[in-house]
Amino acid sequence: MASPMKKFAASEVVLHKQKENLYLLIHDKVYDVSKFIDQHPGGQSVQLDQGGFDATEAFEEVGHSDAAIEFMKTLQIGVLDRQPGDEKILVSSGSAYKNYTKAPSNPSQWGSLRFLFAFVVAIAVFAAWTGVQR
Ligand code: HEM
Repeated sequence: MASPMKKFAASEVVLHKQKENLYLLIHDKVYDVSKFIDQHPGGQSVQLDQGGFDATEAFEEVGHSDAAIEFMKTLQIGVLDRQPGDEKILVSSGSAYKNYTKAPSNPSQWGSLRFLFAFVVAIAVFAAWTGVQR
């Protein structure tokens, strides 16, 4: 049987919010991501933003793959020993990760780029056409 996981007080978890000493709290499980943060496909800042907070909502909203969820088991170092009033310590960190844009595959970005491209082509065609008329 697996050995019981270490129990962390919320007040201890929130102390680990520096890049080289970063704990993430997701679904009341504690993950040490200090060695992983440089390789995180979503970047460092979104994880750093969650240091000292409950990262559950952010993690879920981004929508991680089964592979990511399987991998994160290897980073778990313990569980949160929840006590009344912990919510006050682990207040939500806001929504910096919501500004994350998936570079070229973001459809809304391509939408506006396509519009710009069509606009430039239209001007070029118009300029060529008025040139032919002279
Ligand atoms: C132990 C915790 C975490 C692990 C192991 C992890 C792992 C991963 C992996 C493997 C990916 C690649 C895509 C996938 O397979 O889903 C990813 C993408 C991403 N992650 Fe995390 N992640 C963690 C926590 C977080 C947290 C707390 C945030 C905060 C919002 C976050 C934000 C993102 C973002 C924005 C992406 C990029 C999504 C995309 O471009 O499709 N991750 N993460």
